[in-house]
Amino acid sequence: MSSCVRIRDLRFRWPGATDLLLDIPQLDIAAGERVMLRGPSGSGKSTLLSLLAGIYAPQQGSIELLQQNLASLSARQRDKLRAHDIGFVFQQFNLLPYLSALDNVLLGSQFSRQRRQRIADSGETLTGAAERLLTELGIVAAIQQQPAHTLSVGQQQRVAVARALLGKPALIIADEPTSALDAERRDEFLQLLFKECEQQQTALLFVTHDASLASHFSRHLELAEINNAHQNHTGESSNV
Ligand SMILES: Nc1ncnc2c1ncn2[C@@H]1O[C@H](COP(=O)(O)OP(=O)(O)OP(=O)(O)O)[C@@H](O)[C@H]1O
Repeated sequence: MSSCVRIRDLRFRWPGATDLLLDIPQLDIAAGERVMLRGPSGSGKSTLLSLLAGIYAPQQGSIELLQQNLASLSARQRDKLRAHDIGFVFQQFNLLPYLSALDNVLLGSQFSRQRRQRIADSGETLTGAAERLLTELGIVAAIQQQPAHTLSVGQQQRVAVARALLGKPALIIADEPTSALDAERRDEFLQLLFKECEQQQTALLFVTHDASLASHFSRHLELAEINNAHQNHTGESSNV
């Protein structure tokens, strides 16, 4: 199976910090794989995601996304790769409150010609693809037209997922997107997210504090187990 993410000998410290935050000899995510990454608060999960997205650069080591070494790309090329091939779903869904749910999803493809091209290649229109994703995620037509700020948290979360998925990026990075949901709605949401990722062969890197989610994933990583950097917090291991 082809590689989506390949990290080798990554070392990162924040400017001014004395200690390394991350020292990761190896991390691979294959195309279409579903990986959960867990670690305590402050252990460096969000930092790792920012490195993967090419927002920061490690002091040592290599990060490849779709066989492209981020360090060998210009800032502009990294921005493009991110826009084309990574969809983000954050804890705060970053929807524009007065735009409709549908327009929020369409925004996801505005900055990427490749995403628009992939939709065209699959024989759909941009709006048609956005409407289909929203419908599959349980956002019916009437709600698709409502401004995002009038939607429930669970609905906003699904809109954020549709926006991330539109145009078939290779990787979805999800950072604690289920923290506001109760267990039942969380499981239902995960099943929808998995189904959509599987349909379009999108890999998923899902960051959470919640060890009980591990059984849903094809692979479960503890940051402390892949990170050799000395950590001050306890980094208690998973109890699953
Ligand atoms: N922009 C920054 N500049 C300097 N230090 C930072 C910056 N962002 C994060 N850090 C530090 O890096 C460490 C890891 O932070 P990070 O946000 O990656 O952890 P996390 O595992 O995602 O935590 P949480 O689960 O609480 O979101 C923390 O000690 C934090 O203070």
